[in-house]
Amino acid sequence: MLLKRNPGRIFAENVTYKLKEVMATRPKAVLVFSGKRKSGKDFITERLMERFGAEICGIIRLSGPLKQQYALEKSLDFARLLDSTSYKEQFRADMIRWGEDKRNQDPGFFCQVATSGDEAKKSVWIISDARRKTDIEYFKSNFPDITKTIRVVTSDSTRQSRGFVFTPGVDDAESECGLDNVDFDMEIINNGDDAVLEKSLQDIEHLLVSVKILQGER
Ligand SMILES: Nc1ncnc2c1ncn2[C@@H]1O[C@H](COP(=O)(O)OP(=O)(O)OP(=O)(O)O)[C@@H](O)[C@H]1O
Repeated sequence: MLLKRNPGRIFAENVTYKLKEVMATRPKAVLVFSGKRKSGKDFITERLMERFGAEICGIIRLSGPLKQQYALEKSLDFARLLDSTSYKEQFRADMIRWGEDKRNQDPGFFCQVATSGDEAKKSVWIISDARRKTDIEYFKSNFPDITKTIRVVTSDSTRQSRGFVFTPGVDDAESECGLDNVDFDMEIINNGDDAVLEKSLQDIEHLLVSVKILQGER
C-alpha cells in the first residue's frame, strides 16, 4: 500500500522494507590490502575487480575521503583541493594536522567515512590502501570473521623500475612504515612474474568460493 509522500519519511511499505534491507547489508568479505609505494596495490586490486566483477566487488580507498571531509568541514572548494593548481598548497599543512587530529580523536574515522558510499553496498570490499595498524584494527574489530589482510610484497628494484624513488619524510613516515612488522593473512609477491601473481589471485578466488560469494570454480 502506498502512503502519502512526505519529505524525509518513507512513503511506501515495500520501500520501508527495502531500505531496512539496504541499511542492514554488511559485506560478506573484506579484503584489506597494504603495501609500499609502487608495490602494485592499485594494479592488483583493479585486476581482482575485473576478475570478480563490479557488481560483486567495490574498491574502497581509505585515502579518498580526507580531502572531501576537510573541504566539507572548512567550507572549501573540494574540486580545487584535488586539482594541480596552487589552491591546495595554502591548506596542505593545515589539512595534514586536521587529519591527524581526526585520527587521534577517532582512529576509525576515515575508515568509517570511506565505507559509507555506494561501493560499500557491494558484497566484497576491496580496501586498497591500509597504511596504519588502526586501519587493520578497524576492519578486524567491525568485521571479525570476514576480514582478510593481504600484503603486496615487491622488491625495491622492481618498485624502482616502476618509478619509485626513496623520499625522506614520505618513505620513512608512519603512513609508509606503520605496517612493516605486522602479520598478514596472506602475501602476494608482485615482482612482475605473471604466473606467481595468478596463483595468488586464484587463492583469493578460492577464499571467496569458500565463503559462498562465488559459486564453484570459474
Ligand atoms: N604485476 C605487474 N605487472 C605489470 N605492471 C605492474 C604490476 N604491478 C604494478 N605494475 C605497474 O607499476 C606501477 C605502480 O603500480 P601501482 O600504482 O598499482 O602501485 P601502488 O602500490 O598502488 O602505488 P602507490 O602506493 O604509489 O599508489 C603502475 O604503473 C602499475 O601498472
